[in-house]
Amino acid sequence: YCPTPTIHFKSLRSSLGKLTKQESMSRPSKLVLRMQDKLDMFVKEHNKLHLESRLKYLEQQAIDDLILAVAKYENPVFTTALIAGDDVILHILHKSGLLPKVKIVFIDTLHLFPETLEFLEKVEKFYGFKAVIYKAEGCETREEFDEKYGDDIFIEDIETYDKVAKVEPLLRALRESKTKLWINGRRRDQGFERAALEVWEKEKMNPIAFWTFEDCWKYIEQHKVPYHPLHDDGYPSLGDMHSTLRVEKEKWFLYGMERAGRFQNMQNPDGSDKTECGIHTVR
Ligand SMILES: Nc1ncnc2c1ncn2[C@@H]1O[C@H](COP(=O)(O)OS(=O)(=O)O)[C@@H](OP(=O)(O)O)[C@H]1O
Repeated sequence: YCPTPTIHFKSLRSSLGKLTKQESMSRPSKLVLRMQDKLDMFVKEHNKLHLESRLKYLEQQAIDDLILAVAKYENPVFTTALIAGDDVILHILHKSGLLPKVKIVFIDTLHLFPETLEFLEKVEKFYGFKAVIYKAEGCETREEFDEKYGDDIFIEDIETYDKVAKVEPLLRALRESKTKLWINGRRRDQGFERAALEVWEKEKMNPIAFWTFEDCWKYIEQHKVPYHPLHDDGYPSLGDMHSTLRVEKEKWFLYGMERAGRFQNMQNPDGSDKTECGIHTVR
């Protein structure tokens, strides 16, 4: 969908005009230096065009798949953690007129950054929707959660924490929605666990599976998509306060680094490093 440019030596040479004798005698020749400049300009322009057509193609693919999702499945649900990729999906749902046909679910783990809930209100107003919020069974506030499970359960027993704060509310959300299709924003470039992800999975779909993290940010920039304010504070991904760290900006777009700040110092029961809470494997 985006051809490689062919830069002909002759046309490049002729676009430079005549060189003086002195210029063509100098070492390295002025001709070579000017051709290098011209080539750099061509490459820059080509990259811009390539990115534009790539984003158009990716956007169209996501729209087509979401249209199919809404046509084929009753009560589709989009669960959003309000991170960059999710912002892209919200924007595309809105742009394609599909937003009213999809139930937007947000899980308030009661351990989130306060900015996350403020941002939820902001996007709700911006796009004109209301997310359905789910929390741990029987808990409305952090105090109620701490009383029921202990205030350091996420340190003492991360498996139980994930189950009660994330997995159970998500299962409840899907069950109550009577849905056969769960839309989410997972992508191949988020790490090896997701490297073979497809757009369509059994009862799940990942409309931006083939987008890179950089594509998401270029798209956000190009379409002025609202995004979580803490991304500007150094967090490429956001979840609970206790499992989210900043990552140096230079590393954000390296393979798998988007999630490098998540679940630091947390381990699975088998001793391996924790990189996911398991919320996406509930189905
Ligand atoms: N708080 C909250 N509310 C609603 N939905 C949520 C939430 N956290 C995670 N999710 C959904 O689960 C998808 C996978 O999440 P993750 O494995 O990245 O979660 S976690 O990082 O392990 O916490 C995740 O994928 P994305 O859409 O890419 O965010 C969401 O669809």
